[in-house]
Amino acid sequence: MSERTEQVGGTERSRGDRGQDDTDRRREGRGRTGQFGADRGGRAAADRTGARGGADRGGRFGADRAGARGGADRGARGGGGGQRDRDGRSPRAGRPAVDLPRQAAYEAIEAVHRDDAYANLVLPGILRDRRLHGRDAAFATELTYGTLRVRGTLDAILTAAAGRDVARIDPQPRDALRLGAYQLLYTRVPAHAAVSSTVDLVRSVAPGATGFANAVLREVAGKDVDTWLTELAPSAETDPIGHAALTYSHPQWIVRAFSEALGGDLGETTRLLIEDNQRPPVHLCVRPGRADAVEVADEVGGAPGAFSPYAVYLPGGAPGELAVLADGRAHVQDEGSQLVAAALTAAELDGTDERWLDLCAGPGGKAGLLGALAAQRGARLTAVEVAEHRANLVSQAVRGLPVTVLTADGRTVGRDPDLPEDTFDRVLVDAPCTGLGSLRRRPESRWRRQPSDLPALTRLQRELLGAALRAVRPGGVVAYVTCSPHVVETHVSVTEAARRSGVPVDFVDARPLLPAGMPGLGDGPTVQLWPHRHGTDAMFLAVLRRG
Ligand SMILES: C[S@@+](CC[C@H](N)C(=O)[O-])C[C@H]1O[C@@H](n2cnc3c(N)ncnc32)[C@H](O)[C@@H]1O
Repeated sequence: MSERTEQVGGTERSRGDRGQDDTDRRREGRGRTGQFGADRGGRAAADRTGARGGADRGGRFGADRAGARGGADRGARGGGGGQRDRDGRSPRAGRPAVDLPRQAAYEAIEAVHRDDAYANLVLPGILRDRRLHGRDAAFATELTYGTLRVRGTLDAILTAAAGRDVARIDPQPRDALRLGAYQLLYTRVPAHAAVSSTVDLVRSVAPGATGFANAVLREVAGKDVDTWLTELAPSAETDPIGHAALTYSHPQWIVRAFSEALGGDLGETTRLLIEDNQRPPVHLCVRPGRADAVEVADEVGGAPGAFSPYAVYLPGGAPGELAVLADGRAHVQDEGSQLVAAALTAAELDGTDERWLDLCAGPGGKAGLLGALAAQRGARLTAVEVAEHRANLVSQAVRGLPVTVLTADGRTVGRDPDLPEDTFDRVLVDAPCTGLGSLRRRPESRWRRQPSDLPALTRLQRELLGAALRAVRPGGVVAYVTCSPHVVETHVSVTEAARRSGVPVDFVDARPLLPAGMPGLGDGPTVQLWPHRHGTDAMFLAVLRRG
């Protein structure tokens, strides 16, 4: 039975999905306590690790003892007040000080690993709580994102340096070690500062592990990252996937999937992996009918996008409190997402062009653009989202636009009176997927996703596309979109869903639906965008016309 929507206090809400909401709330850091250094359940376990670690390491490296003493000295000398500067401070006795940016980064990394939080959602709250701005906020962000992105490589190096599998180190010292190793290997932070600040951090979260941490970090600092990789990475000749995976810090199954989607071209796969490790620029989508991208680019000191007529590239990393966002002239959205949403509206139609449907709308980025285009063309969009709190985000995103938001399961087409069959002129299925196409933006996701996620996701993708093919009228068009280039989620899902639908459909060549002159779009009829080719997320687009 379909999950019908009901009006609660003027907001559309649905029954069900409370469990998912709770999980999402945790991941987004809502309700996060944000305590740092306060007693947590892990303290005793971390102490045990520290004792074990200290004993393991103490006898093996001469430097360990000096390092451990150094840490203890700092602790004993500390009597000064409050926080000190980033790289040289002495803590108050019995309560080691850790500089705020590193503290914030540690807290975010810990939340990601302990609570399954999303770094991009949890970090802003931590920065706010700690009143970090400007360079300190940028440093905390770089440490958080960088450490999470290259976690696989850091773990391999830490395993070698510690002489034990990193999985056997307790979570708190392990995250602190990752943060310290990242600074040592991937930043220009001086080694002594990276080591001492990390030891201070470990003393704060797992006091018994300071000697162990000190010893491991000194071992890590003994070689640069290239030397470590030469020692640890499999040979590029005999195991190119394993080599690329360790060198560019991606799980092997993802490297394999990218390579397959790129036709087995390992050179291009490598360029993609390198791009995935960069911090992407923030893109704005300037809403058609409300403002012009060139004018907004001037206003925000950015640049108009290379491809989407609505895109503006922001300078710097964060949109902050831009007027253009606050007053609804634009929203934050990757240029690739803009292109695939706009492509749906560019396909030619015979007959009516009034009823548009977005079957997977939350949090509302594409619905915002489609709603603005619908307003210009006298059409109306129905935006469907199954998760209640994401449907509320859609409602906020489409305020003032001709959009009806339904909290419902998109698969209920034909059973839900608001989602009739054979009706809509244009339908978007922006399907739930692994998100492998936006690893740049979600630094932790490459380590969280598993191949075992694929069967449930692809089943859902096929069911949603099947529902879209029932919802569209004969002659109407359906755009199937994923933010993943994995062929199982793209070509296989589309062809399977089309085959099983029982509805006559033809592929429309999607390339002419994108701006003229866009390079690297392949042979059609589907389109795969790429970070390293187009500077966008790796969005996949297939357009189907119902016969
Ligand atoms: C890739 S996201 C969509 C992103 C969105 N189009 C945008 O541009 O902001 C997929 C969305 O589909 C929703 N979803 C998952 N299963 C669904 C279902 N059966 N019916 C409707 N929405 C569903 C998810 O909650 C998620 O919000």
